[in-house]
Amino acid sequence: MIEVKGLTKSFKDVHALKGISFKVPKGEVLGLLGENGAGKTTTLRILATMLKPTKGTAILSGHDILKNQQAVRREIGILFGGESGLYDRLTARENIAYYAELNDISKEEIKERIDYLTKILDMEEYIDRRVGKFSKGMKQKVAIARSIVHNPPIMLFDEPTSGLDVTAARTIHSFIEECRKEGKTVIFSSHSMVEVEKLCERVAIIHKGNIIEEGSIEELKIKYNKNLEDLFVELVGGTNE
Ligand SMILES: Nc1ncnc2c1ncn2[C@@H]1O[C@H](COP(=O)(O)OP(=O)(O)OP(=O)(O)O)[C@@H](O)[C@H]1O
Repeated sequence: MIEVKGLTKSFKDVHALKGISFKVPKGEVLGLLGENGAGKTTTLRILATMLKPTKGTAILSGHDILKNQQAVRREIGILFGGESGLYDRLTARENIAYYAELNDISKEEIKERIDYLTKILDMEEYIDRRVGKFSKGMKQKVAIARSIVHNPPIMLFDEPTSGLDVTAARTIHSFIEECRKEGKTVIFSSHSMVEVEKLCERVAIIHKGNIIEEGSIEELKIKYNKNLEDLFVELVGGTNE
């Protein structure tokens, strides 16, 4: 369960978040939909304890992001788009193990988890090679493995398919689907309606630092009598002055 309570974030005079609140029940995949600069990354970085809010807080699996960062970190897996943040000079295995060690997992457990993840992500061929020369898709798989090595109940995805080709994007989609089947609580940010419709039941639409609409995709389509893309454009359009 994720409970976001009045999160505000200002960077000097830029008001990135203006007091957003929402809940994601256990086992749900919520799509956080918004244009460039709407506040998606800021929201997810705050939930991941990488950034402090100006005001407000969030509770993840009962832990407050302000009071118990270490406990929050153990509960979450993070997969952010763009740079994978892997160490080029380490092998794939070492990259994953390093992250697992930061999460206080025992050596035996790390070995077991990495063997398992190598198998399910089909990385046997390159798990012991340095990641420096890996393709984007290979790096993405290592990043996936790293994000779930500690088997967290909550996953945060920030535009995880940005810059990936169709095949690599599909790997990510199946991974998110897998997380859903396993009953993980997921927030997935995107500006792609197609992705969001494919993967989420419910969406929250964020615009200029406010949540302007929230609900199941089916409910929203009925309410606005439009498809997701058209209702999104209606909601965020016309307020761009
Ligand atoms: N470190 C920072 N310093 C100053 N302003 C920032 C910083 N990080 C984000 N912002 C600003 O906060 C606002 C929200 O940015 P954010 O990255 O959260 O949007 P986003 O919805 O993730 O956009 P995108 O889809 O382009 O990634 C933007 O106006 C952005 O310029």
